[in-house]
Amino acid sequence: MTDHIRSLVATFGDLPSNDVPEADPLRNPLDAFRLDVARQLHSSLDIPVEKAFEAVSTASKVADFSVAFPRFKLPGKPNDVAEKAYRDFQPSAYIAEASHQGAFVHYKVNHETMAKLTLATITELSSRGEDKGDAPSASKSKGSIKSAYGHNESGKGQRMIIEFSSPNIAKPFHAGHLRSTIIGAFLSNLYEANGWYVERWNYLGDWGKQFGLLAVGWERSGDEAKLKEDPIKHLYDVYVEVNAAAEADPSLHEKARVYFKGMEDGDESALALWRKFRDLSIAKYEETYARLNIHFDVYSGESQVTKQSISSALDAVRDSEYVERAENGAMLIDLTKYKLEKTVIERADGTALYISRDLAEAKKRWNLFKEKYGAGFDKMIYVVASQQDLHLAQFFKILDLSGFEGAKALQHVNFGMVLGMSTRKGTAVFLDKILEEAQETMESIMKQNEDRYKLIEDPQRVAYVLGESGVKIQDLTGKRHLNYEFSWKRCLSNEGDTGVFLQ
Ligand SMILES: NC(=[NH2+])NCCC[C@H](N)C(=O)O
Repeated sequence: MTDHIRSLVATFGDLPSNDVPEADPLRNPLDAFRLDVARQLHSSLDIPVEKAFEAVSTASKVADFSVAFPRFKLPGKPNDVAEKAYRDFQPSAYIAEASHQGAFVHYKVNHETMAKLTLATITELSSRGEDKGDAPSASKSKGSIKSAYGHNESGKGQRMIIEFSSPNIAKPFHAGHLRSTIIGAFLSNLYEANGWYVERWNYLGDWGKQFGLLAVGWERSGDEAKLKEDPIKHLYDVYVEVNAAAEADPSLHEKARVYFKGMEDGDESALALWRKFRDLSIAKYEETYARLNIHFDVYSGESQVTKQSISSALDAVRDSEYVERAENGAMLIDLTKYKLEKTVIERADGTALYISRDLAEAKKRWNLFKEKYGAGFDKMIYVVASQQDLHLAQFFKILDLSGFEGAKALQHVNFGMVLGMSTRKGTAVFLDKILEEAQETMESIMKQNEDRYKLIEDPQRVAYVLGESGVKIQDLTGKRHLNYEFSWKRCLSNEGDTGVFLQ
């Protein structure tokens, strides 16, 4: 199978791969380059190849690889050892040059060899994966990488849920949702490429008093045609209108309360309207996610958490030593011992809260996996903005204190804020508008060179792909936990570490 790569590698020079069990140059081209460095260190300093291989770091800031010599604990000063390794270095088909700096030697790869080997490996492994039909788990999901290149089976047999994006119906899809979407999709692909079974869940903000208000607003300014055309935008407009109106006329809030009560009590006509809003919004979201090559396996949401499941989740902590009753009858849990403050988990009137829904939903997902696969998930990741750090830490802790078996499998992946993201025309952000704007702006940049523009076969498609990549890559470039300033210029520039440059 890999004969082709084997003989290609041989034309560049033999590698001591048998001495390093974890190196796999026939699947991972980078290993071939690290092995060459290891081979050279072995002959210069007589270090075992395996140890030398481990020391070749790919996290170098100044070159492709760096080796820190103090770690070998060889006789003599590390600087002198490094210098000897540097002096003995011979440029090869793999490593083009080396430089010496204190106790370090830095190495740069031969780009031609890197390109040849990488492309050959991709071709080889993908054709192999396809004709045996065994590209790990890629077949299952629409959006994932078809080739077996970059896949391994280290996570085989492990199952996870990853919850991400999770926008709120009738409110804008803000930059935080975009970031959650991008990071969540990235992590899903990564786990899948490592052999995990991954379910992508979207937990919509689709329940609560605001849906009562939305229904009141719908009576005032709802428009069927507009709803069909762009449900997310129209529901938002209706919501903004009714909120403003309710400022002046508080009786609208009372109406909203009554309406939502009807929904909670299962009044079918109230639910029918809500269901229509939800279904149309999901359909529109799916379209937009598809533009980003992202799909979800499950659209859950706050509405999908039943009253019974909430009360049984609360029953599990009711008698705990951490629980307190407020004067008005609300139930609180005191997590100050864990530096997680106190929080209300049940209102005085018994109605559910964001946190109690999360408690019940986590258990529901666990039980669902048990039913389907005979065991709960091995991991469940929540990709949610750092503003909700406390919330997530609280509900994880409550689940843990209540003896929930899955508590250890929960993980919060947080992220900093995206500042200043807006379309050029307005302030409210809609994901589809951002993507359209990325495409349009990209196309106008392309048009600046008319002769070249004419040569492109499908310029709109190209602008679309470049725009999308720009948005995604700008997001992934910054450190995850830091805030960053959204910039159209950086997003669509073809210089530096940008999506356009990458494409
Ligand atoms: N399980 C969760 N609480 N996930 C996060 C949901 C995010 C929420 N819909 C928001 O927009 O703020």
